[in-house]
Amino acid sequence: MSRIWDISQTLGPGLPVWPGDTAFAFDRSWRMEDGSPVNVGRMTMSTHSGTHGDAPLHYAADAADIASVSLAPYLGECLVVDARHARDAVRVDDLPDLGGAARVLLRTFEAFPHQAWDSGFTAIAAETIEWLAAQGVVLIGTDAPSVDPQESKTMDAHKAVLRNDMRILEGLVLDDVPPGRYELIALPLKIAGGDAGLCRAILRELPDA
Ligand SMILES: Nc1ccccc1C(=O)C[C@H](N)C(=O)O
Ligand SMILES: [Zn+2]
Ligand SMILES: [Zn+2]
Repeated sequence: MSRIWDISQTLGPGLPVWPGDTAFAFDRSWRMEDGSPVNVGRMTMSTHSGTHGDAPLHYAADAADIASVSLAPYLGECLVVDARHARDAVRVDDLPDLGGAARVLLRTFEAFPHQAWDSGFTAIAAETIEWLAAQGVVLIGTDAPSVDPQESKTMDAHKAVLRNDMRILEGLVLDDVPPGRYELIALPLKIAGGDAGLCRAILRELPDA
């Protein structure tokens, strides 16, 4: 049985969310202890909380929602890169030879901030996105909550992703994943009109590993 790494955040009370965004909430609307034959929960959350995939609609008003995008970018071989040495943003010089990888996942946190929001996260420079696209990368993933800096108004990295029709995963948890090649499985929820989709993201050992 090939090894699996769960690279998803756990959704629960106190989940750190983008400043000012919707807090995560979960409760039970049907309870067995109240005589219901089943327990049924309900959730309130931002589309960009936890581990998620951005839809082009998030950064382009007339672009595809998450229910419309192809699933192909979210499934397949990927390269996990340790980019913890990067400073404010990941630059091309921070990256190793990609060996032709079509999906690149960047670890920027020393330890993923599960308990508190970290505004000082490492973004990805727009030039790096352009370089990755030129290398044939179709999906860029990061453990950061955004590919742009928190205070960005120009969204340069997201616009570079749009120009190159790439896909984005944000909020990955890569602390326990050694750099290297894996199979990525991270399918965003099919939300009509969704600007992002929550993912249960995993990595699976490649057969020839
Ligand atoms: N919740 C937000 C509210 C307002 C502005 C940004 C966010 C984000 O979460 C960033 C997003 N994940 C992004 O794709 O960059
Ligand atoms: Zn997002
Ligand atoms: Zn984003």
